[in-house]
Amino acid sequence: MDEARRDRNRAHHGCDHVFFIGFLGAGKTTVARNLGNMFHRSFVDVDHMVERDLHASVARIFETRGEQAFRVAETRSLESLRRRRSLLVSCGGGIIESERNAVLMHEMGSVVFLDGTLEDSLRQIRRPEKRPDLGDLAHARELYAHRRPLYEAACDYRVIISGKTFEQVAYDVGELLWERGLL
Ligand SMILES: Nc1ncnc2c1ncn2[C@@H]1O[C@H](COP(=O)(O)OP(=O)(O)OP(=O)(O)O)[C@@H](O)[C@H]1O
Ligand SMILES: O=C(O)C1=C[C@@H](O)[C@@H](O)[C@H](O)C1
Ligand SMILES: [Mg+2]
Repeated sequence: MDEARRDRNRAHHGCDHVFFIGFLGAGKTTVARNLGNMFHRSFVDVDHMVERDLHASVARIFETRGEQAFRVAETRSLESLRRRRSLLVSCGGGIIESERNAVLMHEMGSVVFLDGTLEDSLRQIRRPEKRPDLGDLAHARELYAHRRPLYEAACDYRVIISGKTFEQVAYDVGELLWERGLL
């Protein structure tokens, strides 16, 4: 085994987090919170970590400092999870825009992709004004088409969310992780 791979495995065993990725509004935050409550596992949300770090809402950070500043803080938040153990981690929809983030997640644990259509996301998002980067429908479609292969490439497991309630998704993900000894 080469050195990089040995290091990756060692870090993975120590951290053991489960990361939830997927398009905006797929239900990452809700599922991590539901599973955390069901299985008594601590959960954190990377968007909330960034908000605490920069003392502003995601929308405000985008507005005043720009997306790049948000992305830098997002990676910093992810890196800080090396010091923690066995968390359920809901990520922002754009976490896979950076290759470094994908590497970090794999070093620290397993990655679950909540896979739905763009329509699933748009239906679920209650307050679109809080999603500054979604834009109009044409932009949302472009973003979705660009990102879907990135989510697929970055994940260890994929769970279809279409046609399911948030509770069903939590149940399906819980079963999958439980069977693999990850919960
Ligand atoms: N049980 C529920 N029933 C119906 N709608 C819900 C439920 N739980 C959450 N929602 C709504 O679904 C939307 C998406 O949920 P959530 O915030 O968990 O998605 P997300 O993938 O974390 O989104 P983001 O990428 O923006 O962080 C939210 O706008 C929320 O208001
Ligand atoms: O899809 C995205 O690029 C984002 C999704 C949100 O969760 C936030 O992380 C932020 O609004 C960026
Ligand atoms: Mg979220």
